[in-house]
Amino acid sequence: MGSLKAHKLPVIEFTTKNLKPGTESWSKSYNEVISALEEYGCFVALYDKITQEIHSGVFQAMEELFDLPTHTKVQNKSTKPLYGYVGQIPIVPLYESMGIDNANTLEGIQNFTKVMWPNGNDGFCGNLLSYTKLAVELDKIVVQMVFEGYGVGKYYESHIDSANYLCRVMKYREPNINENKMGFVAHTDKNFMSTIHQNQVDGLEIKAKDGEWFCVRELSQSSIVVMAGDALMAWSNDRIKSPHHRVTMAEKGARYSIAQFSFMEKNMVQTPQELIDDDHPMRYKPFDHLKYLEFFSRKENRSLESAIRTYCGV
Ligand SMILES: O=C(O)CCC(=O)C(=O)O
Ligand SMILES: [Fe+2]
Repeated sequence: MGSLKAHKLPVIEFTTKNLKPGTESWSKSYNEVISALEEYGCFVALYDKITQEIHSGVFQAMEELFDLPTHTKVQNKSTKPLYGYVGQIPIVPLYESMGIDNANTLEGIQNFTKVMWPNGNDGFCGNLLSYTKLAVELDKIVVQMVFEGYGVGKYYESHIDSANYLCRVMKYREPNINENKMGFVAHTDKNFMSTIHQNQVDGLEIKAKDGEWFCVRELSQSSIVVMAGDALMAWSNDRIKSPHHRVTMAEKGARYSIAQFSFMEKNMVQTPQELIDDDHPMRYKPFDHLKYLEFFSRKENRSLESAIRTYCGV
């Protein structure tokens, strides 16, 4: 009987030791990052700056937030497509989430907090911000490694200058007996890169290249799953594929997770010339990232096999 490969996401350490651009350990890390992204579209980063205190603080803040009445939570709205409250949806009854634009800045968090707690909530702001700032920091390090690893580091600054971060805080309640365990449907992320951090309840599942689904386990309090979105897939000219993933609630207790998604809001997303050659002909036209999100947000485009290929594939 043929045995299936047991999949496990690569774990890559990000500590003060290996984070100096130009050093040998930096280039060793970017090679690991690129091979993990090319193999799975994601990996587990062990980021030692996420301490036990930061980890507990962020999930304590999220419990307080989700305990607010629904009529308050639905006030989380945005002019940008898919940036606001999501919940009470019959096909994903376990799932509820809110979007916080610019959550890695005090102003972004305060704008959101004012809507949820008109008299303010400094504890919530502080707890969330200590996590979101670090996750964005990690996102930028990984993006720099990807750019340098592909030999196009010269585009990194303008890329980062164009980036905006949407944070989504999520709660998946435990299913009742006999209720379906599906927490969130299979999808690819529409942004450039995502960072995902969870409480102690596992549930994130990834589809490997061979079609097998596997659950991401053994995450520590300093673990962040770093995942490629459709925009990175297009930018890399399909070297990196945005992985299909979903959430299944097979464990006891509620799962809380916090994700940050980077969107290129100033410049068009464009594959560097250096990544286009005879072996890798151009596969995607340059595109406006928020317009792509708007395209995906329309009902008729929600179930496309690959929204990004339909939108700007060559
Ligand atoms: O909760 C998670 O771990 C994943 C959430 C997710 O895939 C998303 O929000 O795009
Ligand atoms: Fe996702």
